[in-house]
Amino acid sequence: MASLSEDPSLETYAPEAPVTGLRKINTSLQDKLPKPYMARAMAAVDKYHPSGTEGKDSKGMSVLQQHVSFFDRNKDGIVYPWETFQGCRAIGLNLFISFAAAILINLALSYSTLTGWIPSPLLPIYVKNIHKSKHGSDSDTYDTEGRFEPSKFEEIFSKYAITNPDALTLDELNTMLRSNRNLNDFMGWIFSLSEWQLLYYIAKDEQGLLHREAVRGVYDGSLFEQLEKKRA
Ligand code: HEM
Ligand SMILES: [Ca+2]
Repeated sequence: MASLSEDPSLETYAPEAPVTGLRKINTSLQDKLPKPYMARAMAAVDKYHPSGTEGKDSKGMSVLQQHVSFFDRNKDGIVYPWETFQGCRAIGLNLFISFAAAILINLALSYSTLTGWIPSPLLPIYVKNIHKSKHGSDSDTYDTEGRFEPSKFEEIFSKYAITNPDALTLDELNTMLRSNRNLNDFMGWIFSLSEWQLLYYIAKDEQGLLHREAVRGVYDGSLFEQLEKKRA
């Protein structure tokens, strides 16, 4: 492993921790993207899109809120299970998967987004509080407040996209999921697995590759909008 610089404090590889050599960090992201360490509140930026998705109106929402807002079909700030279902249908998922996704997602996420402590049988997900639904064992690309962390997004590819620098094979995706697991975080493992498998299912290309652009697009929800347009 070549040394990054004469200064060992800038090294990203520790010989005694071989995993740091296997899973690489992009050490020059700042050459292509200003302030890559700074989480962006409203734009899913990367080195190819330093201003985020062209033409996308954030409507003042965080990147995580934009991800979820696609499913708020009537834009009243609440995602009910039937809206999750309609959103899933709109991006081309079949009846069975859409039904299962609607029940499971709203069951899993509703409660933590409510303002009070009484659960609602209608399983509403409040877009305003969606950051409270964050779980562990994820990529950390959304920060705790629902912003988008460009350096974390970049790590998905610098660490795991070995065969093609801007896409993940199914094997590489599974390696990432295994690697992201936090200790004993069984719920987080299941959530992450479901999110990424679903993404792979809707966005892989003919060769089975999950492209960087599809992944970036899922974060700000623009992928969902594209899939809906393509079907219409
Ligand atoms: C086809 C539909 C969907 C797909 C493919 C999908 C995919 C994803 C992916 C890939 C992530 C990023 C996880 C990571 O960074 O490791 C994510 C995060 C998240 N999604 Fe979705 N999602 C979908 C629908 C929804 C819906 C309907 C909601 C709620 C209404 C939702 C709420 C969230 C939340 C709260 C997070 C943040 C979780 C975290 O990273 O801790 N998603 N989703
Ligand atoms: Ca709604």
